Amino acid sequence: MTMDPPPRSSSSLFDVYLRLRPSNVPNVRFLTVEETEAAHPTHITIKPPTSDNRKRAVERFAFTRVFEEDARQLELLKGTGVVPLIEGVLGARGVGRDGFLATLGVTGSGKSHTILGTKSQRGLTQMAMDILFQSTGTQLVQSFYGAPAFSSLAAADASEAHMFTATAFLDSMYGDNQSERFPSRAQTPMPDCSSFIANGATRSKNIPRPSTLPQNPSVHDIDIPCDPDAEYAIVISMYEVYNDRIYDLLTGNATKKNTNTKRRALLFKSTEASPDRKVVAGLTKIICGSFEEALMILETGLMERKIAGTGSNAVSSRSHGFFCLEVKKRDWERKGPWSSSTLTIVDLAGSERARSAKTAGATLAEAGKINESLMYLGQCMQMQSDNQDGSKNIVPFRQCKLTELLFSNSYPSSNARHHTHHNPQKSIMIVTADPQGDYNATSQILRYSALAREVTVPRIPSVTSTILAGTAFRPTSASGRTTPSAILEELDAANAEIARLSSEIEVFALRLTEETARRKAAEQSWAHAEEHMVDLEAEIRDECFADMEAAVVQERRRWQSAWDEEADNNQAHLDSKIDVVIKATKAQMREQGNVQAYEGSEERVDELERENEMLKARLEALERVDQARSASPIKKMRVLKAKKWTNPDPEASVLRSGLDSD
Ligand SMILES: Nc1ncnc2c1ncn2[C@@H]1O[C@H](COP(=O)(O)OP(=O)(O)OP(=O)(O)O)[C@@H](O)[C@H]1O
Repeated sequence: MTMDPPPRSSSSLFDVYLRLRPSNVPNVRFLTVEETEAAHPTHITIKPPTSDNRKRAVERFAFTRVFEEDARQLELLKGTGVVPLIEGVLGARGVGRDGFLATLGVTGSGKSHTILGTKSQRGLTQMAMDILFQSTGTQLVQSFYGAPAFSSLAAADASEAHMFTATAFLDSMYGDNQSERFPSRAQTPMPDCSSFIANGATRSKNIPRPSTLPQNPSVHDIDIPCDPDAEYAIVISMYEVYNDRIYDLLTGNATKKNTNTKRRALLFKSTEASPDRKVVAGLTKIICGSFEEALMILETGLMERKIAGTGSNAVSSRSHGFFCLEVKKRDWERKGPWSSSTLTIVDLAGSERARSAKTAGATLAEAGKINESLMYLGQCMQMQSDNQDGSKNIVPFRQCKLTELLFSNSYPSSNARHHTHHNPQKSIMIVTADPQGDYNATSQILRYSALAREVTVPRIPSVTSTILAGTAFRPTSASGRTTPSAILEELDAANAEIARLSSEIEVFALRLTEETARRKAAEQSWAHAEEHMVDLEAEIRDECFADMEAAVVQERRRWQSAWDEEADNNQAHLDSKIDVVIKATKAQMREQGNVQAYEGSEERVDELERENEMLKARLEALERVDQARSASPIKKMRVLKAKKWTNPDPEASVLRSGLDSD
């Protein structure tokens, strides 16, 4: 039986390694590493640890390499291709290439141990950082604020990042010139670090001290060549995917007393400066000038990462942690544009079965989201490994943030117009497993992560031969009829057939179980997609409503201004008509010659006012006369009587007397 790990095809994204962890529970071991003539083992078999004899299917898996329980951290660094990954990022010969390193496994299987190490042992992250700083050495730019490279680095960043130097960031977070504690280049403070400033009471308590962090294993013997004509800058950023949202891990929350402040989720998107590649936009990025600075930044970010205890593992990672070591490079002399390659190291949250993890409430919801994202990751990886035989299945990586972050930049951008050259990313996945842990959870992870898989059922020894082996009975042939030996042969053949069929049934049963699990996963993802669609629909409705409202307001404004304009036009039209009428009337009057035409309206106004004044004066005079007459009733009576007597037409008489008094 041969089942070699398939060579890494161009469509394959990952080299997949398996690391076994030493067990501290004396359970039955269900996993066996196959012995090999080659330098390193590559195959394992797993067998269900059950007393039920009907379940005998053995699954065999192939990996790029298997590391057994006694493998040390340094062996893992050197044996998994992390060093070539760093070499690619440094780009000694031209353009660098992005590198990706992740750990995957059941909760408690040793992912964080591998990636981040322990109190006494460094993990792959610290070792990779040490190698990066050691290799760039004197070619590293100065990292203080105001250093010549700072503004060009900040300007060249395509991810709308908030960029700071490690000295300024650490001093504002922890105070007391923390950066002076270790070799650094300058302590020029940066003006705008106020958002990181911690509450004084908590400052010194949380200070990570590089000297207390593990120094082993040492990587001083690993020397990676750099581009001799380049100057380098190392920029660190950290984020986590928690409940399918991306959160910055360098916001300064690690030292703030009140850590309940609502965190702002970041977007994974194309930006103006990066139209062909999606980036996590708006991250805090720190330019580090030394390994010690980088260690302090890493510890600060880790403090921020959400950790919650669960039944499965006392300090279980409840989020997928991303640590990005960005290596920026430009021509030393010409100081041309910066190019950038990133080594992304991911500590995936552990898959677990909620029942066994004794989780509850929010933690149970977290576990649901973690399992869901890992299920999608499994689907993508499976599709990826199915594609190795040349099929062109579409990898469904847009189902959740985790797979989007891991896969979307591995495929050519659909935005061909802006496509710029990027070397394909090189990726390493380290699967961790406890050979005496949870069989079901481990086998599930191995099934979708292994490079190749085979299922066999060991043959049952023939029942009759077993029985007959212990007897002295020998069949004889006396008559021409069926002899006992012929019957026994037939029986043997029948038993062999039964054994073959039951093996097949078992393999089919296993496949059925897997297919059922896949169907359930697909149904779950369908339901999730439906929910997502409902949310999307609501969002689109809201957006449409807002757009509609804005359009109505705009239309109303437009209508109002049209209305006003129309009214103005009408008024102007009316005015011009009146002018025409006035002019026509004046002309007519001039022709008739009986009315004096006034050319200027002011003259006319003056004349009317004068006439008005004159009439007013006449009216006042009449009133005075009237008052004087009414003041003497006797005189009035006499006048009236006289008038009555002398003039039979009293009205004409009153009028004449009024005019006479004028
Ligand atoms: N190879 C190993 N050698 C010795 N101890 C190990 C090894 N792998 C893991 N351990 C120990 O097992 C415990 C759990 O490991 P770790 O926290 O790395 O698990 P994990 O897979 O990251 O879990 P989770 O997903 O819940 O975060 C730790 O105490 C760790 O030190």
